[in-house]
Amino acid sequence: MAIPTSPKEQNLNAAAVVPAAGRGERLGPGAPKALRELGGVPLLVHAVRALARSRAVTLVVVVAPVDGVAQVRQLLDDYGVDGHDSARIAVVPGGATRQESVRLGLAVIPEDVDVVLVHDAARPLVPVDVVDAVARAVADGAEAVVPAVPLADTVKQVRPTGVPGRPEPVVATPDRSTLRAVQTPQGFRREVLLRVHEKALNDGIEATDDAGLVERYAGSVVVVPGHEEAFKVTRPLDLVLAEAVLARRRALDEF
Ligand SMILES: Nc1ccn([C@@H]2O[C@H](COP(=O)(O)OP(=O)(O)OP(=O)(O)O)[C@@H](O)[C@H]2O)c(=O)n1
Ligand SMILES: C[C@](O)(CO)[C@H](O)COP(=O)(O)O
Repeated sequence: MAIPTSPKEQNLNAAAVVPAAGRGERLGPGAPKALRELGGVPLLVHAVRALARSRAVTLVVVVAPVDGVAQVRQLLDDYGVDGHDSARIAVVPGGATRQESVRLGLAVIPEDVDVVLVHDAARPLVPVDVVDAVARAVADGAEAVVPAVPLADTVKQVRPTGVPGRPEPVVATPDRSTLRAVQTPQGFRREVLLRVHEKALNDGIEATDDAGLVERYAGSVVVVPGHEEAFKVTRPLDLVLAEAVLARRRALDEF
C-alpha cells in the first residue's frame, strides 16, 4: 500500500525513510534508542522534525520496532509531528537489520516520488541544510548522494586477532585525505534504491549503508558536505555530546 504525499515543493518531490527499529545495544540498557530522550524529546522526534522542515520532503516513513508501531504512532501524534511543515508521517514495522527496515519503509513509498532520502533516527541533530543539499543533488541528476565529513584521526588498517586484548598487527595506513566518514540522510533516485535493495535481498548481500548497495551493483555514488552535528548517537558519550549541542542551539535561539 502506497501512502499519499502532501503538496510542498512539487518540483522536488522527496520522501524520507527513517529506520528507527534498532535496539541501541551500544547505548546501553533502556528504551529502544529512537525513543530515548535528548533535551526531553525522543531522538526520533528530533530526526523526523529535521526531515519535515526540508523544503523537499513531503512524506516521512518511520520504520518502528515490530512490536512498537502503535507506541511510535502515538508518540509522533503527541508531539504534533504529522502534517507539521507540510510533511505527512507514516509508521510501518521494521525488520531484524537496518537494511531490512529500510526495505520495508521503501515498500510504502508512492510511485510518483522521485527522490528518496534514508535517514537514521539515531542522527537527531542533522541540520536541515544538509537534508536540502542531499535532496537537491539527487534532483539535479545524481543517482545516489551521501553527506560526509573528513576524518579527524589517522586511520590504521589492522589484521584482527579475534582475541580481545591481544595487539593487532597494522597492515596499512590509508591516505586520510581520500577518506570520508559518511552520514545520513543519504539520497537516491527512488527506482535505483528499490532495485539495489531487491537485488541485495535476492543475493543475500548486507551493507552497513544504502549507498554501499548502490556501489555493490556498480551504480555511482557522490559525496556532498555533511555536518559535524549530524553525528550518530551510538554510545553513551554521543548522547552527552548531543545534549551539549542541543543546549547550545537552544541558547542561540533565545538570543
Ligand atoms: N533492525 C534495525 C536495526 C537498526 N535500525 C536503525 O538503523 C539506524 C542506525 O543503526 P544503529 O545506530 O546501529 O542503531 P542500533 O542498531 O539501534 O544500534 P546498536 O547496533 O547499538 O544496537 C538506527 O536509527 C536504528 O534504529 C533499524 O531500523 N532496524
Ligand atoms: C548508515 C550509517 O549511519 C552511515 O554512517 C551507518 O553505516 C549505520 O551503521 P550502524 O552499523 O547501523 O551503526
